[in-house]
Amino acid sequence: MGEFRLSADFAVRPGARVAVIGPSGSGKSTLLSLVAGFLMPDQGVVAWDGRDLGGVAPGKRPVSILFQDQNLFPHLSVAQNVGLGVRPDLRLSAEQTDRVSQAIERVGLSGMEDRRPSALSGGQQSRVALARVLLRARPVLLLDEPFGALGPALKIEMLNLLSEIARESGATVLMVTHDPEDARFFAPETVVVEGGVAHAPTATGPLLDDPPPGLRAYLG
Ligand SMILES: Nc1ncnc2c1ncn2[C@@H]1O[C@H](COP(=O)(O)OP(=O)(O)OP(=O)(O)O)[C@@H](O)[C@H]1O
Repeated sequence: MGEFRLSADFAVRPGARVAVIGPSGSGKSTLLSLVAGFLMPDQGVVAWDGRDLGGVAPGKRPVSILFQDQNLFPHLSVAQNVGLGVRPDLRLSAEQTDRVSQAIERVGLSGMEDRRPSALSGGQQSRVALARVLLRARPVLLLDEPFGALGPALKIEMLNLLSEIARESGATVLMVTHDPEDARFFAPETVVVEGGVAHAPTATGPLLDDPPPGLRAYLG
């Protein structure tokens, strides 16, 4: 079995919104896993705010993660799933319970607090996941094809909501996507992962208008 290697040497500005694009198997999820701490680099460091995160466990990193499956717990209500963003044991104070309600209202799910995820549409489930991310309030938000299962109109709606939440919280966002239009819509900058390299972020519009050969082949 061949060994997969990925190299990366770049910095992202705090508050930046960055798309991560590249062919299947190129290492996009690997890049996110390195930032999240699920994988450790063989060489070099992953740093945030000047601090090497090498010794910091995933749960203690300044990072929230949203995957396509949204990580919702089927046996918990909307309010409980969102509450996990505040306290994993769900022992919430009155003030914390208020914050959960506010986050649910912010993503447009008021009145659905007691429903289970299975009683929600795909878009509504995405909203629950976003509300939880909102409450976690970590400075870095990693998204791996978060809205890949949604139709085009719904996806734009969720990207808009994500943009607003990122702007309000000042979060730095890295979003893996297979859809170049997502990158154009959401992210002023894009990281291309290709040929074993995660390239430094460049301006999304010009990149997609005139892609380098490796990316051109992928975009078709
Ligand atoms: N657990 C693993 N063990 C061994 N190899 C792995 C493992 N996970 C991923 N890989 C390999 O690492 C490489 C990069 O995978 P990665 O998931 O980062 O790609 P990706 O760009 O996110 O792909 P996709 O767009 O298909 O999700 C691939 O060649 C993959 O086969």
